Amino acid sequence: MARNKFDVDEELEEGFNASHLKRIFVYIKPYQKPIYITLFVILLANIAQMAGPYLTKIVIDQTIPNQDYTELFWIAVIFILSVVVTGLCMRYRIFSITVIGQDILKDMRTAIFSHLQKLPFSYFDSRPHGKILIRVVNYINMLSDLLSNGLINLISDILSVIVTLGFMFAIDPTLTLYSLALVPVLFLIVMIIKTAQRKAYQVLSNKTSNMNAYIHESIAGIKVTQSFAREEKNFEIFSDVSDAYRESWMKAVKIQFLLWPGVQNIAVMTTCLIYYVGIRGLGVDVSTGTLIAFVGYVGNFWNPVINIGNFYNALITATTYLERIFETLDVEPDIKDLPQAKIMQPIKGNVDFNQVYFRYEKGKDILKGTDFHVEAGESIALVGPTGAGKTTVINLLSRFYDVNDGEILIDGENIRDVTLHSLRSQMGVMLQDTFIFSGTIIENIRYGKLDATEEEVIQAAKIVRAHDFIKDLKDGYHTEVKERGSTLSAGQRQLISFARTLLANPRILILDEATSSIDTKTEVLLQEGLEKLLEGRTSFIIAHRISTIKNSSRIFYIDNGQVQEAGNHDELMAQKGYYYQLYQAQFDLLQAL
Ligand SMILES: Nc1ncnc2c1ncn2[C@@H]1O[C@H](COP(=O)(O)OP(=O)(O)OP(=O)(O)O)[C@@H](O)[C@H]1O
Repeated sequence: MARNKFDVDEELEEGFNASHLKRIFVYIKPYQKPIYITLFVILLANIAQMAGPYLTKIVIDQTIPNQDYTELFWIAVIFILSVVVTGLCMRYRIFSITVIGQDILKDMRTAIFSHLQKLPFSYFDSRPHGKILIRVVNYINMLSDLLSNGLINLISDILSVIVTLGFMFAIDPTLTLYSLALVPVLFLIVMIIKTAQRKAYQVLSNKTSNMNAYIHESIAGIKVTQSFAREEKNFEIFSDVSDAYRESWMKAVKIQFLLWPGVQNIAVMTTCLIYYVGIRGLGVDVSTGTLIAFVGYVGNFWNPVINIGNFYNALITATTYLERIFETLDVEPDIKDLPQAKIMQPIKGNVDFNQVYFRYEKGKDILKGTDFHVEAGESIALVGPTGAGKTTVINLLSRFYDVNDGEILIDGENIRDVTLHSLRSQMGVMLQDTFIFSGTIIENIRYGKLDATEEEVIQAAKIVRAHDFIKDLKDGYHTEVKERGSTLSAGQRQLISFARTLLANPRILILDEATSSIDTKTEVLLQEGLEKLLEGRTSFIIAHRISTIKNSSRIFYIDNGQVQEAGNHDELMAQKGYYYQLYQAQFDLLQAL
């Protein structure tokens, strides 16, 4: 997957096609019943509305010349009734359309959100998160009008056109044909601007996405920005991104608004044509009542036609958002259960990496035939230079990525052959960038084991020595923390996520720089608690501090995509190889301080 940046337009893998429209119906289908009821109400409103011009015609051509006051009274009553029915129906229609539209949008939003939860790390690596966010929030909202008013209005407008035409044909078929004379001109206008409009909206959606990505990145990196006093430069970048958005917006709107005056003019021209035909009598002999009724009907006819034109316009615009939404929904999670995947049995903890090759990007192998065997219950420390591939090893073990070649076995079972859930639910992974969610501390610790009791939470916190600082907080375990834990120190955040990892009672524990921000005194206490807990469990620990890993059963020195040295601390020290040099370097540094 090609990487994308905030100022690079995303290329569409597959453009819009008719099947996208069909797919919208998947979301509409569950709401068939309320839609049919609404349509029936709309039909009722149309018929009631259409009665107006027809009653006017009767009054002018028949009731007034005959001076029939009883008929006039009843026509007035029917007229008032038709207005009341129309009003009530319209009210129902607005309410019901809004509810149906919002329900459909909610379903789409939920579908895209739950799909995103299943996508692998590689999907999130490949684009700015702001560009993902915009699909779930903004693009779905952009469909709001189309799905709430647009779709039902379309059907209602089509019904309205049919009912109006029915009334018109019933009164005078020839005059009706004159009224339709300019419809082809409308189609022509719509067709001409269609392609330009679609392209303009595709550009607009890209520029919106770029701007969103930059805002998202800027907020996430605000502390770095301010500490480097880079606000001005960022402002310049934002101005450029924002200008590009503004330009694309102006262009798209200019094209879109070409349609409206065109349609308005055609409607006026049709009314003129009706008067002209009526006065000149071009092949038709129309009474004054018919002429007045027709002018009313022409209004009733062109309003929905204009709406249909606008719907088409909105549809073209919406397609640019739909193609992005469906593109996201169509991303196949490449890390997923095989059809014949088995349930991973309770893990004992034997781990094998057999000639594992892996790369994040083509042509740049990170692991080049990594090969090792770990016995159940061993604690393994991974050391090596920055960027050597230590995190990559544990990412592969948790199957966040799949190996390109070779295999990884746990208790002799290839991890590709078991279900992700049964595998990951038995592993406790604490990643380098600890993440704290907004909510209370207890909710954060319980994140991976929702049914854990308060006692279990406290027990886990005690083992990692987090209990002492948590109990001193204002509301103890029920203290609210902000997203990313900005009200906590880095060490406190690590202790909370440590407790979260332990609470899940994993069979294999993976700690990536889990104690890097914790003071050495707390770390020593934490190690004591951990040692008991780790008895009989396999663990992988990545740490740069030698004191953290010294007591591991074995230490793997990883470099150049392979395990270069393996053994316990004493063995490796005696070997006087890479690990020895690393130890000496840290020792010398400490001496120098
Ligand atoms: N998501 C990614 N996409 C592309 N390349 C990546 C990705 N993650 C890591 N890399 C690259 O893979 C290599 C190994 O990274 P890894 O994080 O495994 O190193 P590490 O040994 O854990 O380093 P450190 O000690 O700094 O944490 C690095 O060169 C890094 O640039």
